[in-house]
Amino acid sequence: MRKPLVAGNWKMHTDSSQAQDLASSIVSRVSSVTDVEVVLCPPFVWLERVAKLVEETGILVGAQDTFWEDWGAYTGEISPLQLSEMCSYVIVGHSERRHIIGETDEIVARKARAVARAGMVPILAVGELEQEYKEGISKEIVSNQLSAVLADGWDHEIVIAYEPVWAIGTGLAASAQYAQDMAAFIREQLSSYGLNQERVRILYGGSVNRGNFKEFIEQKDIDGALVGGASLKAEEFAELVMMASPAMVD
Ligand SMILES: O=C(CO)COP(=O)(O)O
Repeated sequence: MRKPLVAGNWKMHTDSSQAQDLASSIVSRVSSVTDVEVVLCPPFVWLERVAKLVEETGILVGAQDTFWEDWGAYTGEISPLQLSEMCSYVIVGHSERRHIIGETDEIVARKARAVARAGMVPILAVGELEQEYKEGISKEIVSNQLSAVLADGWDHEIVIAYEPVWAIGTGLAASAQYAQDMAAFIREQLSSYGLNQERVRILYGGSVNRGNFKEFIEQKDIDGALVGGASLKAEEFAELVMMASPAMVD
């Protein structure tokens, strides 16, 4: 069985004391839950602080991005090897990086490979824009985004986060049925690249909150969530973790 995973993407939020308070509050609420993998992805500058706070709690830390080279003259960039001292996961290909910063599929693929090479697990974010959704080409878009990373062969652990861009930060989550349909499609694609698709965890992301998460986590092919806004509220984030826990649902 795939272990559920609930990851909080804090994006560019929190000052140092907010980051400290948020992480401590999450630790006190969820460290007794052992059947859900909980991953906190704070901004780079608070990674070390959050990593210390969650030490020995079972909660893991992830970065929101990385550079693709290990070392060198790359002013302002952060190496996957530097991150690997404190992170277990790295988000790559988030839509805000694809569409605001202009990252291409090729860049995302390099980053994913660099994360795996450094011994961490990429959380590969994929998803279509609103216009693409309206045109009915969501599967084609997601298939291209997956292919860029996986088509040359992939033999590391990977997590896929399906985040339709139109659902991110809008309060308008996809329907659970639509998300399940896309997750099932992603699983099919994974198997076409020779991955043991039964093992790969697929998360849904986009306006997940305490009111809608239960429906998502009940879907056969959805193993958790990549949470933005609701991950900044310790109480709500902890509730999401509880909802994902098989022991607490039984
Ligand atoms: O982008 C997201 C997580 O990476 C989702 O953000 P929201 O949960 O705020 O919609």
